[in-house]
Amino acid sequence: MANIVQFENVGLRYGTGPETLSDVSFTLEAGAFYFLTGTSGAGKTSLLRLLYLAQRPSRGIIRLFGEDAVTLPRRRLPGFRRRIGVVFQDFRLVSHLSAYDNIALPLRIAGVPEPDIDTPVREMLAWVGLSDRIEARPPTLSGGEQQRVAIARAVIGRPEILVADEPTGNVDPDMAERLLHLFDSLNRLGTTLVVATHDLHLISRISGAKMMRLDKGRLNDPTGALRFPPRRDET
Ligand SMILES: Nc1ncnc2c1ncn2[C@@H]1O[C@H](COP(=O)(O)OP(=O)(O)OP(=O)(O)O)[C@@H](O)[C@H]1O
Repeated sequence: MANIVQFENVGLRYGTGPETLSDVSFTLEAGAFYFLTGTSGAGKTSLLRLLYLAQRPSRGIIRLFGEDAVTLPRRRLPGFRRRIGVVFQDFRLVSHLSAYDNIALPLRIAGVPEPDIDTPVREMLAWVGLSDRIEARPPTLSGGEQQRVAIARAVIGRPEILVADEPTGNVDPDMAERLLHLFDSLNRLGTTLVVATHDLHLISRISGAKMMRLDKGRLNDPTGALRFPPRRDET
């Protein structure tokens, strides 16, 4: 399968401080499932922000979908970002909008006509098990329910890559299992998954997933295995 993401000697420095990420090089294969681990402050969120184009690197090469993402003209950013769904660590739901309207938001922003929005939003709500909470606003939802709205919002535009930052950080083990099941089912449909987590149990539950470990801003990849991850059916 083709490489969907390529980082080459990427460095990231905030302001005049030391480098947060140094010489980060890896490739991600389309359709694979990756976990990103590392201690707190190792740079996981920073790496994900580079990946979903919220941040430009200080140096190095980033190629996304076969194109140079670092020099991408500003006008092309929205089109690229639509191909990447993001589940943020803190959900970032719009608190005055219902679950339904939060999930519909990406389609509305993309200019999808209103009659074409209802069916996919209801399908998403059913998929994440929230059909009975359509009108609920985020502050009235539990952490796990908010997380599921955030996942539905991230995937409703059928992104090629789904990035999730500590998606199980605020939920109990049963909910973590359920969220993982959603990610796994998406991956089986062909979406490339990149999930940052501290949860080693979670990692062990996805057979064939690849692990990337950050240590003080450097990617620990002594075997080079990340460059050639086996396909799911080879593991
Ligand atoms: N916007 C910023 N400005 C300055 N420094 C930052 C910024 N964002 C992150 N950092 C610093 O970069 C380092 C890595 O942070 P990052 O959030 O990427 O780590 P992390 O591995 O995701 O941590 P955690 O597991 O605690 O979420 C930290 O030292 C952090 O203080």
